[in-house]
Order: sequence, then C-alpha cells, then structure tokens
Amino acid sequence: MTVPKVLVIAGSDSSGGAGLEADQKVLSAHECYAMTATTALTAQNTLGVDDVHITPPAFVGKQIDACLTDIPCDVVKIGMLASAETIRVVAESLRKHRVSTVVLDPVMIATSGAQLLPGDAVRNLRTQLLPTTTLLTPNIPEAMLLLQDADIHYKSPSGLEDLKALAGQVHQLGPRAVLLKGGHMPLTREYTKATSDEEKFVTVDILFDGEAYTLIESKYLESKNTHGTGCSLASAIAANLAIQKSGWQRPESQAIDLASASRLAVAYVTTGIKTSLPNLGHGSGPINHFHNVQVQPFSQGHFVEYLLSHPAVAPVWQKYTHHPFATQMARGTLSEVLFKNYLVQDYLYLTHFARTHALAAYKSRTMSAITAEANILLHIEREMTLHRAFCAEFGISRADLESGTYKESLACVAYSRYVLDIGQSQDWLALQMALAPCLLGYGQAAQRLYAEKESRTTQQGNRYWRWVENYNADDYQEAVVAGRDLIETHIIKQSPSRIQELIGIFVRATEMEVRFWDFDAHVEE
Ligand SMILES: Cc1ncc(COP(=O)(O)O)c(N)n1
Repeated sequence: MTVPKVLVIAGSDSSGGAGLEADQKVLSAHECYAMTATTALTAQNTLGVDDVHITPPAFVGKQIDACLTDIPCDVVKIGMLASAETIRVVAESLRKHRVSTVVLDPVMIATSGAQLLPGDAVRNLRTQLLPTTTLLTPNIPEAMLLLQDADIHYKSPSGLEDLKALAGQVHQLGPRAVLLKGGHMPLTREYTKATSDEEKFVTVDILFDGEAYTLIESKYLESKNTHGTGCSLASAIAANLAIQKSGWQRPESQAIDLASASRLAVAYVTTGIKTSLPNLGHGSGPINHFHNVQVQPFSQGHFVEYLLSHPAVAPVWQKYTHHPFATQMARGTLSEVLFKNYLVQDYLYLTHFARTHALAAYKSRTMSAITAEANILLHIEREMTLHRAFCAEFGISRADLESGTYKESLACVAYSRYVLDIGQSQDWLALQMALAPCLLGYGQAAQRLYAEKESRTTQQGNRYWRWVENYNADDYQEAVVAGRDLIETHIIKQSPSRIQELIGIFVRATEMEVRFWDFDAHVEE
C-alpha cells in the first residue's frame, strides 16, 4: 500500500475556503498526498472575488509536467480552469501523461456570482476535457450551461425525474460518469421542487454512469457556510478514488467504485457544513474540512516532554519534583523522625507498587511485556533490599516493617490504592500512567539533587544521601528510560480525547506524590 496521490489543477482562493486551498485541506484530511498546478490566483474572501490573476497557460503545463514526471498520481482533480487556452494545455497534458482517472468540477461561476470561467471557454471545456473525464461533478446551473453550449434542449427541472434526465443528458457530452449536485434545488418529501422554505426537505445528488442511477440523499441543511462545497466534494471523491487505487495489488486491475466514493464524499461535506466554524468571515463561510481528523498535539516519541509541560501538569510536577522534603533529605536538614516515617511509608508503598506491577503483568498480552513486568518486580525487590538495609541503619527491622508495627498513613493508602484501582478498572496504559509520576519523578528529583552536590558540602555526614544516590544510580535511570519508551510506543495508539483522560490520571497520581512528601503526611494519625 502506497500513499494515495492526487494532482489538483485549480485556482487559488486567498481566503482558504474554496479552490486549491480547500482541495489540499480535504486531501490532507483523507491522508492523501496533494500536488498542485495553479491555474489562477484570486483575491477573494467569503464575500466575493475582487480580482483574478491568470497563470500563463504554458506555465500550468510546466507545473503538471514537473509533478507527474517525478511523482505519478492516482487521480487528477480539476477545478477552476480560468481560460480557454489553459483548458487546451491541461487536456494535452492529461493525454501526454496518460492520466486514467480525472474528477472534473466544471467551475464556472462562484457562489458569490463571480465568473471564474469566461463564456467562450465553456466550449473548450466541453469538447476537450469531458471525453477524458472519469467523473464530472456539475451543479444544476453548470449542467444547464454545458447543455446550452452543446445546443442540446433540456427541460428546466421541477423534480427528481427531471434531474435524472438532466444527468443523463450531461452524460451524453462524453464523461464516463456524471454526479449532478442537487444542492441548488432542495426537494419536497414528494421529490418535487420546493417552492417555500417549509417545503425544503431533502437534496439529492444523482450519479449516472450511462447504465445505472445512484441517488445520494441528504436531509436539507440550512446554512450560510457553503463556500467551497463544490471544490471540497470533488476533492473528497478524488481522495476516495485515490485511496481505492492505491490499495490495489496490481494497478488498473480493478474497477473504481464511483458510488461509494461519492457517497462517502457527500457525507464528508454534509458533516463539514454541520460542523462549520462560526464567525469565519462576514459572508458565506467555509466548511469544517477537518471534522474527520484527530490531531495528536505532540510529535511521535516526544509525548513525555509534552506531558510534563502541559498546563494541567507543569505546576503540580514542579511542586512534586522540587518538593522541600526531597531537598531537605539531600541537604541532610530533614528531621530524623520525619525521615524514618518516610522510610517506613515508602516501604509499605513499595509493597503495593509491586502488587500493581503484578497486575500490569496480568494485563499484558505478550510474553515480552509480561517478562518486562516480572523484571520490574525483581528490580523493586532489589530496591526494597536496599531500603531494608537503610531502615536497619535507623533502627527499623524487617519484622517491624512487615508485621504491621507501623500503621500505613492515609497518604500511602490513598496513593497506592488509587493506582491499584486505576489498574483494576482501566487498561494497561492507564495503569502505566498512574505509575509514571513515581518512576519519572523520583528519577528527575534525584538527578537534580545529585547535580547540586558539587556546590554543597553538606552531603558529607548526611545519613540520607543514599536516597539521592539510589535514584540517581544507572540502573534506576535505565528503568526510567525503559518506562518512558513503553509509554511513548503505546500512547500513539490512543485517541486525542483518551490522551487527555490519561493525562488526568497522571495529574492525580502526581498530586498524591506531593501529598506523600508533605511534612504532616506521615504523622497525621
Ligand atoms: C479559486 C476558486 N475555485 C473555485 C471556487 C468555487 O467555489 P464556490 O462555488 O463555493 O464559490 C472559488 N470561489 N474560487
């Protein structure tokens, strides 16, 4: 599977809602690679087109050549063509590059009324481009202009059957298929032309491929934000066709499915209108091109940096990693009573920490993940051995630690059971996020305090200094890196809204770390 590629041949809309700006947004929102050949620049906004600056036609040809000789595309999407000569050049280029799939939106008159294709160029469009077009997407006025130009008599439509007949007549002008857009003529429940606002019930887009009609119905939508809907629809169809083609095993070995490409595109534009952003411009505003896109606000592999600088995290993270309790330990100025209490509570916490990792092993699905958790358990056991030796220096025995001599503080109960509860009720990653403040924060605080030692002499004779050394040690710092890497690999599989929930868990656990170090936390009962 390669990336789907689309070449857009269209004009630029300086206000970004229509033209090739819209096309590129639509293609990006469909994960396609977009290239452009710019036929004209427009000075335009949501109120109208001020001026048009036409690209020299030969230069349009050069842009097409530059793109297609280097990056072959799956689909060409054509919008505003600006001049008869440009149409001639484009038709010749498509032939030269043997482009097989063309979606042509015959842009003639902008929604605002501005003429985007001179009247004398309609003939070139019809005779030179329609025969090589895969799908033509006219709206009703454009369909009528094309038939007028061909001197074909048509009935001004007054209901669904007339629209189907119109689509059939336009099909005779040469394109492989026609999608007649019915947006300009809302229909009643009986599929006749609505004559009042109350009667407007549905709009129908009609796809005709010479054999079958496919009707795509959309509930009538009242909105002023329809600037660029034609461009967006044609681009969405082009994207869907490019996606189909890029998934083929052998190029050209399958038929494209115009009906599903069109249905998906109509749904995309409809939702784009429904979710359009308010107050973009004073006229007919753009649709929301990105309603189907979920954006990760961080670069892959850099989630933890994003997390720690997140406005919901940064203040509490600073409070935790710069907690005066840790600083006083490193400086040796902490009272021995407080330190001993902390050692005991931390030991009790580590017991539950080990239980949590056992739960994480249970929640893992691969042997390597289970083994990783087992290794963390063994690491915790080594940490607890050191802890016991440390406790012994302060007159606390293993029996004291494990026989319930010391009561577990409320801070310890709250924190350890919170993490276990997240582990029980949520998934593996949520559990890792609840454990992360402990893993990352101790590593960061110890590193900072260790680095400060050069500027102090107080660690000589500081009986607590071993705490800093233990968490600054290589094996602990390696565990931090491994834990961080695991979070980075799993976080990119989450949705943006789930990531915000996971950040909430991280914040809560960090708050409990702060509470664990608050001076009164261990002597409250
Ligand atoms: C460059 C350019 N291309 C196409 C359109 C048609 O879009 P709409 O019919 O929504 O005005 C436009 N206004 N500008």
